[in-house]
Amino acid sequence: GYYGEFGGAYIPEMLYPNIDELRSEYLKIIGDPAFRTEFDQLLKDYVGRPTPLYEAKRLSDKYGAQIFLKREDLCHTGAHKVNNTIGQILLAQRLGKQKIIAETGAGQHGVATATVCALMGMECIVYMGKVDMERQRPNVERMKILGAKVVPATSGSQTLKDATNEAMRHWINNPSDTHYIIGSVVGPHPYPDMVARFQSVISEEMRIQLSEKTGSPRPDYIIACVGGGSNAAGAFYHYLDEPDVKLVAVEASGMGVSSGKSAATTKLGRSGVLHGSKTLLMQTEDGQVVEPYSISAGLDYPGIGPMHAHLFASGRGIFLDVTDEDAMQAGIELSRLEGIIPAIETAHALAVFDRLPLTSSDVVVVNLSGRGDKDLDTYIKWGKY
Ligand SMILES: CC/C=C(/N=C/c1c(COP(=O)(O)O)cnc(C)c1O)C(=O)O
Repeated sequence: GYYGEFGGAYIPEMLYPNIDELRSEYLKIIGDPAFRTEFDQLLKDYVGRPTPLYEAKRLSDKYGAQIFLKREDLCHTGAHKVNNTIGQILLAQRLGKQKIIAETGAGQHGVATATVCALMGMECIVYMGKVDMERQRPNVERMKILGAKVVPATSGSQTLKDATNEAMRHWINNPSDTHYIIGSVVGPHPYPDMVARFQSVISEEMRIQLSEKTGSPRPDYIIACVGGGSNAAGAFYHYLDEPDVKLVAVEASGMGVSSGKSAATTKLGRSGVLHGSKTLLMQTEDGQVVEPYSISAGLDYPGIGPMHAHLFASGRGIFLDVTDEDAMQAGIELSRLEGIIPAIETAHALAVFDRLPLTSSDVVVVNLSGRGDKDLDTYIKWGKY
């Protein structure tokens, strides 16, 4: 379970039985034809896949390239997160688990988890930082309407990292009947690989759609925002070994990389262990986690998935970072040019076109990870529109 020097499973001994069971079972379960049939059927009939690959003509005209948007915002629940929660709830059933826990920051993963728990009639507890509960209020209420219990995480910065800590603590105390649905390509092996595999349906569809629309399955650039990195992992997955396809990962620099209020992990972080995985994380001299900051809850995370730490360290990925201000401007620009209000996380990926050497023949795919409904309060507070 390694990506170069990154990955692995650095976990408390009490979690070992659960992680060991997952590690030894997950590939068998995911590879079982009956699992595949049920997974594909739910993605089609319940999530609404395949999601469109939409050619954004006015955005393309503005930036002088052929820009396509992979519409994960049109998945049921409004973001890519449900691709992963469908996979993990089917897996949890096959492991005989009755209860589900999850962490959430933007609330999209929390809603996606509450959704599949309602679908399957399973108990659902979601841990969410108190700060995030305020800035993603609509998703808190959606989780409750869907029947989940939302537990405020009040430790640390009361954001995603703290929700993850508290969900892990719950799991340690309830190992046998509970499955922890981690919402990104983070955590101990096999989670980063498992989540990437579930999200890889994104690039599986992209290959087919690009062939139909451009005559080639390969774009010149794929751009995706990165919090833990699951939407990027899904968009990059079937192109990792195609060096002609440039993989652009966009992190949140918040108030600026050197402002002290940032979440640009590949710039500010260094190697360490976070949430059970060896990766890059923002830490003090003595290895304590540095509080991150981003206007977007889903990117407000001091770490990054080990896959992306490796893409960064190996030079395979192009890692850019975008401030709050530039992200918000890009969100408004997409709304005005294409009539799509994106999630603020997604808006970060839409703010880098003029930082790439694009030519008119370049084919660019932006992974539109989520819709902006959950962020209306933040757009309103920001107000520059
Ligand atoms: C799992 C914690 C992250 C959450 N969301 C992250 C997120 C992200 C960043 O997460 P990754 O794709 O895993 O990097 C991008 N786009 C949208 C719409 C998001 O909601 C959440 O709780 O909903």
